[in-house]
Amino acid sequence: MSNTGYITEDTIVALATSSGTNGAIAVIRVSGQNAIKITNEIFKGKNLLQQASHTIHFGTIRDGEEIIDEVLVSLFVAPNSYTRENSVEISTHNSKYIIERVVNLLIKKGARAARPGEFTLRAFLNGGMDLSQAEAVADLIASNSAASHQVAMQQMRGGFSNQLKSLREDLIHFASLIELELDFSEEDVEFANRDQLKNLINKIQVIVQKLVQSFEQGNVLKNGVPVVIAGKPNVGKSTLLNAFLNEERAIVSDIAGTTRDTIEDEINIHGVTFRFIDTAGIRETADVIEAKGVERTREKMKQARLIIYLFDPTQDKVEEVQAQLPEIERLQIPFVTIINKSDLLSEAQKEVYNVLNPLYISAKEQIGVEELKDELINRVHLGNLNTDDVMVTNIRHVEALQKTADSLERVIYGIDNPVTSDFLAMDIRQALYHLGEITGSVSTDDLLDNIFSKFCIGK
Ligand SMILES: Nc1nc2c(c(=O)[nH]1)N(C=O)[C@@H](CNc1ccc(C(=O)N[C@@H](CCC(=O)O)C(=O)O)cc1)CN2
Ligand SMILES: Nc1nc2c(ncn2[C@@H]2O[C@H](COP(=O)(O)OP(=O)(O)OP(=O)(O)O)[C@@H](O)[C@H]2O)c(=O)[nH]1
Repeated sequence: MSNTGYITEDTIVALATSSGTNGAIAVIRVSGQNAIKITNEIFKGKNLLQQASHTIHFGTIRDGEEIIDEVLVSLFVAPNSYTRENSVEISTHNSKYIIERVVNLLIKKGARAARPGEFTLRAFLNGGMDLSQAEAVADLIASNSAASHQVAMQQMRGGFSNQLKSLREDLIHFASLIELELDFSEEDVEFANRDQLKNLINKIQVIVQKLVQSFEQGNVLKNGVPVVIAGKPNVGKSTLLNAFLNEERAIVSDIAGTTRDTIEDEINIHGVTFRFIDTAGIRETADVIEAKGVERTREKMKQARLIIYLFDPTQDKVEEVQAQLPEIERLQIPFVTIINKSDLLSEAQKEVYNVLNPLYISAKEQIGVEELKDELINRVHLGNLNTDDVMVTNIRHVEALQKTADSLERVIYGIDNPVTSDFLAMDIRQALYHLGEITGSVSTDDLLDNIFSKFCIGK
């Protein structure tokens, strides 16, 4: 429960901008007690130790007499910085050589290389933000659609934390009243009004449940809607995927430190990311009716929130399509029935398939693809995103919320049954503990390591 593993007296340095070759300017970030002092030792210009916070200064970085670069230095004096520590940003010309020289100079003068996420970790440890806000910073960097951007921004701005904070405060109030009763246990007094406590807990339960329920949608918004394109060999699955991808390739970031491990094919439809689950396994055993392939296919498909099921009318007559439907229905995942290769059908031939109520498309000729996209959006029931709605997007947070709910349930049970105050107090403390896990008022080094090691260096 301590953060003793972290030495925050160190002054840390890292390149904050992308290390690629593009871009004219690079920003080197320095943070810690001695950030300004150390920078001042290699900077020739105004004396940085005498300048006000949030000022910018022109000068040169020197190694002895040698000029390494002409730079701009931005000053942030503690506690008025991102990390809440003294911070400096040195804007150099974007040359690998210059960056290396400047960083090495700073290290020679006493700074050390920052670990991934260490600047944001410090912002958290120094009270600049809570843990869920710090996690949102990583989500924001990884965001690649209007929806994922919006939920991350909302969480970074503290919407989620604010709700929890006031809940915790109310609960703490009751916990202390009940603990007070323990001191007077001889006298059989009740400082904590049980009806009021029950009311409060019911109120909290409603909010906690709403947050838990928001995860399904929040997760989809953050990570994209998992979709499988399925169907027999040669129905046109790859062609359809390409038709999607060619048009609206999602902005896919593979910046190290984003929370995502693998990048899959993604498309952005009306601001929502659809993530196509790799169906390589399904392709091999494409016929879901085929007994051998069914289990594997099912496993793979279970990850999907939506299945786009393609039929090829030149392969399958309407009866054959109908015969396949029960197997898909058995998966209990919403699916869209698609008759592909409609360019090969006459109007009369099409009509035969109307009983299936399908969407007719031609992946190859890009006919009906827009309508399919609209259908996908309708099917995932995202509704209109409300910026004010707090949304949980993090599995760690849902788990903590569920544990909170369990503890609160025990408190209610304790009020309604002859349970002594000390047990009641314990369950309330337990609920407080789990709420605290989310905001980081309760945290372990392992948890922090786990969260921040996924960030990029320089963040
Ligand atoms: N150059 C640069 N750009 C950046 C950051 C940064 O640290 N440096 N950020 C982060 O990585 C983000 C912005 N976040 C920041 C948050 C607070 C403060 C800051 O100086 N806060 C002071 C002063 C506030 C004020 O003047 O109103 C404070 O809160 O006291 C700076 C950046 C995105 N862009
Ligand atoms: N006429 C026509 N041909 C199409 C259409 N869509 C796909 N095809 C053709 O159908 C063949 C198979 O398409 P693919 O996209 O490779 O089919 P698939 O389902 O991915 O096939 P597998 O990877 O073997 O499972 C190709 O020759 C495509 O050009 C379409 O809408 N109209």
